[in-house]
Amino acid sequence: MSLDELRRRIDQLDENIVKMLAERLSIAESIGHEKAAGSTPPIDPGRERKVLDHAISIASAGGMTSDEITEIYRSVIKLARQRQEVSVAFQGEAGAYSEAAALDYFGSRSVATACESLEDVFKKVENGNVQFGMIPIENSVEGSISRSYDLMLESDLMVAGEINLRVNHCLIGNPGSTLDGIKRVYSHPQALGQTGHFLRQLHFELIPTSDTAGSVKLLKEKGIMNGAAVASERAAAIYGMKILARDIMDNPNNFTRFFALGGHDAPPSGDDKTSVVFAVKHKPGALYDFLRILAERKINLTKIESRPTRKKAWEYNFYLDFEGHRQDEKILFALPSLEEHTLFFKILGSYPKAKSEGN
Ligand SMILES: O=C(O)C(=O)C[C@]1(C(=O)O)C=C[C@@H](O)C=C1
Repeated sequence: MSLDELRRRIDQLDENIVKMLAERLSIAESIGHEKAAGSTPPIDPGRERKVLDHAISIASAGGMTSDEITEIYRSVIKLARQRQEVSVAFQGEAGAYSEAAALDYFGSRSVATACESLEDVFKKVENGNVQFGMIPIENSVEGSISRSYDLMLESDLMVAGEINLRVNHCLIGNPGSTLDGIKRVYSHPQALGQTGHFLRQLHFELIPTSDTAGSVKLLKEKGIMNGAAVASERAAAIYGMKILARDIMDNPNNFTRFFALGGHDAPPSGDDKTSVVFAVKHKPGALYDFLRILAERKINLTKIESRPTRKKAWEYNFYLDFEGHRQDEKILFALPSLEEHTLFFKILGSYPKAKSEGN
């Protein structure tokens, strides 16, 4: 076949592919309406796994690799998710990193509601005002967000998903301001911490606030010309502000991990994690005994974190993430023995592992 003929063939195929993709997306939209009517969670990782496996099995017969079809289907499913409207609450103002995480995870069609505090995010989901809450859990440079952990302990909400987001901080000021004229910098303490080197070099006075994008909004509303905020490029665009410096993080590999919280956790997807919180008896080897069960059963621990119980001084709760779903046989059989070694034990949820270290 000549080049022209081959290209004509591609054009014909594309016509069919596009028509079929459009039809597939519109079916996903109808499924979204059905789910909303029945209060079913929009994202179904188990079904997504089956869809992908099905596509892989057909593709290999047609001479396509599993990697090739997986790349295409990840995009198709992501777009299908975006056709299904989800309501999600986040802490901060429009332009916050949590909002970006929510839109990335649930799709740009989802309705993201800004909340003043993390407590409000929990309340909105608990009261049924929104389907999900997107909360930051830990940052790869500054560590855990302790308030999120403390709130999860008290709440009945469950972890239904996780997403890692690359954090690219900018220094943002009012239009007309210059870097030389900046005296004070406003932002969330985590963001000030992640850009400490840059900020100290320029001898700015640091003003901690409750969120990054809210600081940009404050500068705008008050017309502050000698102040700047550490926030995302998106926050600068939303409020029509000027970027004075880009990529000001101490460590360019700056990621934040977020949890999507809902009324229940996610069904098994085949590649999951489980988060639990527990306390052990005050006796030698108590934590070791607990961890030994995981080691013996070859359950891979991905994170451990301790927080004061705040009931008694120097007593701690442990937060643990491990690979596997609580319904997977290996985990299901380990749970009673794990629980036996604790004073209290709570499953925060099982959810599909984030697809990447950060987007
Ligand atoms: O089957 C569904 O429940 C759908 O919503 C469709 C679909 C898909 O595109 O295949 C999209 C999102 C869900 O997470 C699972 C699958």
